[in-house]
Amino acid sequence: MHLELEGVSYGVDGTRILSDVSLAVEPGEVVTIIGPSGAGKTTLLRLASLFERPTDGAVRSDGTDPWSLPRDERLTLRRRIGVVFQQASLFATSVARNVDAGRRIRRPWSSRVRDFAERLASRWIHGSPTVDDRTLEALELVGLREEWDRAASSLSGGEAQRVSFARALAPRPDLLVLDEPTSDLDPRNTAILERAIERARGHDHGVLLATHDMHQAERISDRVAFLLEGELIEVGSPERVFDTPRDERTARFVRGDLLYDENELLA
Ligand SMILES: Nc1ncnc2c1ncn2[C@@H]1O[C@H](COP(=O)(O)OP(=O)(O)OP(=O)(O)O)[C@@H](O)[C@H]1O
Repeated sequence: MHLELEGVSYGVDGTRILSDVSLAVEPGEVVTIIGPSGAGKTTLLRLASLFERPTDGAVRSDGTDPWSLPRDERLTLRRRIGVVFQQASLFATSVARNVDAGRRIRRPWSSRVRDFAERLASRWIHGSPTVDDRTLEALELVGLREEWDRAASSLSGGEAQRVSFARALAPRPDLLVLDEPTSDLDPRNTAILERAIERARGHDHGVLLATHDMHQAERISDRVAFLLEGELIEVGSPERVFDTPRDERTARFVRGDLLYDENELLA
């Protein structure tokens, strides 16, 4: 899927959160949004994953404006996007059922009913729950294959975050949208998720993510976009943006200088 934001602005109750943002994500490309807290990163991701409609400008998915389509066609497009937002919200069931949920939602009702019947039958025959290969494969990618039968409520914060990631990966979406996917993870688990992102990219999925971790942005991105107060200040390769930023505000952000003092930044 080729996703493009074209001159997108977004406001709530008269307050502008994003102004004239243009950004594209190609298949097989990792684009990372960096910027101080409150810059509008999550809002941008919500627009890219078709949860919010731009106030101005357009979002295009393979050239089509999803907001010009009937609701079910837009939902079909949205299902091609795997989303992980900051708070991992898992259902009170097993790890595997949580990962399955990401795939079930993308299938018609008839197939979901058949699935349910098969699961019941299998439980009756084998006397224990079963799990399918696609679910195990997604769990393997986040290093939780062995935990498939555990109750999601017993997971640590970091494990829950990895299960959310597996849930987004399991349907093999065309585009992954990730909001600080490794914020609760230790270095080892961060590496596991970064490898999974790398694999998704290798399968020609586009990845759009927001992170506060500059080293991560440097490691995994094809392009980095610096967002400040709802405006995209510059976009380029990580080397370009981090080593030779074109805008003084980017340079100051990258150096870690007084990022949160708006007057200082805008002076
Ligand atoms: N629904 C809303 N109503 C009013 N203001 C909102 C709404 N959503 C976001 N905002 C405001 O818009 C600004 C951008 O928020 P957003 O969550 O997109 O920033 P962010 O860059 O993701 O921040 P962080 O890095 O802290 O997660 C903030 O000032 C926020 O308070």
